[in-house]
Amino acid sequence: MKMFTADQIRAWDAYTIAHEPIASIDLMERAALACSNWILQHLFSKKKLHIFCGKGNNGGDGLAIARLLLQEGVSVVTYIYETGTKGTDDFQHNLERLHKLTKEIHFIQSAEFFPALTADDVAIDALLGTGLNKPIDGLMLQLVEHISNSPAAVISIDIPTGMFADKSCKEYTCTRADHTLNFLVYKLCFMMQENADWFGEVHLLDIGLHPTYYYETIAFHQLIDQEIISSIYRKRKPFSHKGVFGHALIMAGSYGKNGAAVLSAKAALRIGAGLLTVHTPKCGYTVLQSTVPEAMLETDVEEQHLSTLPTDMSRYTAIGIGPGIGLHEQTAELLMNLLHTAHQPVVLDADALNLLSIKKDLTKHLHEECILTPHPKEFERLFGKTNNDFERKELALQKAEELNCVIVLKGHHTFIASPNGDAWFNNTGNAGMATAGSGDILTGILTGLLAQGYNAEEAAILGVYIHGAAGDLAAQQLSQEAMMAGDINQYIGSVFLQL
Ligand SMILES: NC(=O)C1=CN([C@@H]2O[C@H](COP(=O)(O)OP(=O)(O)OC[C@H]3O[C@@H](n4cnc5c(N)ncnc54)[C@H](O)[C@@H]3O)[C@@H](O)[C@H]2O)[C@H](O)CC1
Ligand SMILES: [K+]
Repeated sequence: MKMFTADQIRAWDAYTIAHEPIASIDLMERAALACSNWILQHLFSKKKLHIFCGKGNNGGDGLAIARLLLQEGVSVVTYIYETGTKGTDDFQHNLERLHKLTKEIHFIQSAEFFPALTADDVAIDALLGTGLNKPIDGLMLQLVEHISNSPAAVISIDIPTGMFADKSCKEYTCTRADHTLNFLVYKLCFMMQENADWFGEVHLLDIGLHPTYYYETIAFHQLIDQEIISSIYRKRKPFSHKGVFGHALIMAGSYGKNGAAVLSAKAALRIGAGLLTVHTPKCGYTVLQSTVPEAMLETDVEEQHLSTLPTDMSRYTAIGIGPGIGLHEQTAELLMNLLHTAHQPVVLDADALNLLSIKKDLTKHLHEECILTPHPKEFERLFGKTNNDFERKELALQKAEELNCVIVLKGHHTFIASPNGDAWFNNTGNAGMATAGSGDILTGILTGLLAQGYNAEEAAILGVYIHGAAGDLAAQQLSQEAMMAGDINQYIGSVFLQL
């Protein structure tokens, strides 16, 4: 699914108005109808609704929603934030229509006009939408804080007031919404962890904008959805043999951290690698051979850490290195040798990334079939501090292009940056996956997909999606609290059955 900027959404509005064609007031009516239907379906209409409107089209939406709900017999009081200026044409038009229906329209000129809001009320935030042009302050800020700090349920129309669609508002205040009714496609702001407390649960409402604009307009970001997954995932042909599905090499483990090697090895097999070899220090021999009998094992010359490359590297079609390998000097040497010699796709995770942070000149050996999978802390060690999630996303894109490799910036929502500038957000996964070993599973999944011949971009998109979807199934069955990383492996098959 394409994600559009506020400007692109405005252009989409204009395109629809011109090409459907439809009058802008009727487009607003469609938006308002979608919102009022949602409110009725989710029984918020059983409470007393307080609709707060600015004088832009977001406010116009609010006035139309008030009218539609009043016509359904819902108890509605409307408040208009008084700016002393006229509203937009569509705002004024809806104000006239609402006046014919109710006297309960109040203008807010100071804090004394703020209504008391109780737990039996619902506050609808239609103050500001994508027309926000500066952080909110003054009376608007006071009103937003009054709404957010009240015991009432809060529903923001299109976007929480005070939130910018395409840049950070981390230093500012926005409406703290329980639900955000967002039109059509996800805005960038809804992908950012720093905004999560403000937008609450985001619901996409279709308001029937013109499909031609959607298909003809290039999006800077995409949200991974079934359409994208179906375009990447390749079903198996009946007459396939295991050689067709590649030979993955997982280089992982060190004394006390051999479990990471077990988790990533199992994930590489679960995701469908034809053959798997695990290269681990001698201390990992017994645990690997007994817990992952399907994998071949090569032990390092060292007892407790990795120091040497496997004997014949040419056998492998993809390599994953990092889970539990530690930061020993000889392991750093090994990573250097690997990056100097491997022509295969390589996934670098965990301590392999931390070693890259220490020996940054190694990054020049990365290539477009490499995938880095940093979590935010590893990302910061590698590429430096950023002030907010938007900056970090941009830095990931810049570094993916500079290093000519794919960067998977883990989090909720995981962000994938391609060297060619393409970018995806992933919407699967849950807080239960913030558990030891979850990253090891992803490394195995990515390595296993690369081994089967998916390119780095495809493997990253498909792998992150499956990893999160398997985690969602694990959470549903086991709860987010009780699930463990190893459980994610158990549900990979169920995800495949749904593809
Ligand atoms: N396709 C769609 O998504 C549709 C969206 N609709 C709604 O239209 C708004 C955008 O409307 P717009 O008039 O452009 O902007 P706003 O309503 O957000 O109001 C801007 C208005 O407010 C002033 N303003 C800006 N920043 C501030 C501030 N910090 N403090 C005070 N005032 C501020 C600014 O000067 C403008 O006058 C969108 O969000 C949807 O809700 C359509 O209704 C249907 C299609
Ligand atoms: K709003």
